[in-house]
Amino acid sequence: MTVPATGPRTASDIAAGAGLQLLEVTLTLGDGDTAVTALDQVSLQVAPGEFVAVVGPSGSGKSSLLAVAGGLQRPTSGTVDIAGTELTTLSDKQRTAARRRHIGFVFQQSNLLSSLTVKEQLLLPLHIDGRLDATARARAAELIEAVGLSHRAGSRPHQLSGGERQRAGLARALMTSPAVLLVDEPTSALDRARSAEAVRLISEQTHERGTATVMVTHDTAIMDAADRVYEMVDGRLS
Ligand SMILES: Nc1ncnc2c1ncn2[C@@H]1O[C@H](COP(=O)(O)OP(=O)(O)OP(=O)(O)O)[C@@H](O)[C@H]1O
Repeated sequence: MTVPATGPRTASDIAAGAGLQLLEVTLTLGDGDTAVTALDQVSLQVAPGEFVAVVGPSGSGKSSLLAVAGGLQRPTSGTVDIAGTELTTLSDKQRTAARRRHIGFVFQQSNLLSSLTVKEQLLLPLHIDGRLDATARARAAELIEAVGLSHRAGSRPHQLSGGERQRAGLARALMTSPAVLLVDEPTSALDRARSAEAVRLISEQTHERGTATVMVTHDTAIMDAADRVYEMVDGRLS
């Protein structure tokens, strides 16, 4: 497989604090009697090229962890550092810009737009930004090939299997060469063999492209593919 235009991240990126760092992050949701500590003093460091899995039951705080790590939600306390940028010090507008630049999300339901082909899904953000050039088209083709969907590049989501939709979602998330890749339960819509395949692909792409990847799941069977595995219970990571 070819190395992408941006290449894997280097030792100097790592020294510069690339990757993802959460330090003593607490997130309280709701207030008064109904307040819930969704994240309780969570610290987590993920280096470029490292694949971390977080396993926990429903309601343990996994989605909250991704929301905070991805700059979608501001923590109540603690810090979130992405590729050397401290998200909690940014304005909402700056945080959105940092998110678009540095973070790739792979959602549980692949969140593909029904009217667009696989290739168009990847190109849309660049089209909106007015940056749709030959380099972008070549990168989209390379990523579609990397996830094994070249023969489906012109297909729309309803023409794809669940596994193919997941792979299209992964390729789309990698389009911006994100420093951090956040993956929510990639296996829920898939059978065992396809789950293992989806996770293997995420692991492979993490190592090849140097993303700092966090995958949350309740499926303990897929943990073997991860470089490190944490357990989340009641908002605490161990
Ligand atoms: N907006 C909210 N207000 C109050 N409590 C909330 C809110 N959103 C989530 N919670 C609570 O925060 C805790 C963590 O929820 P979270 O969605 O992060 O868990 P999860 O591990 O992702 O669960 P699942 O696997 O079911 O998606 C749960 O107790 C949940 O009920």
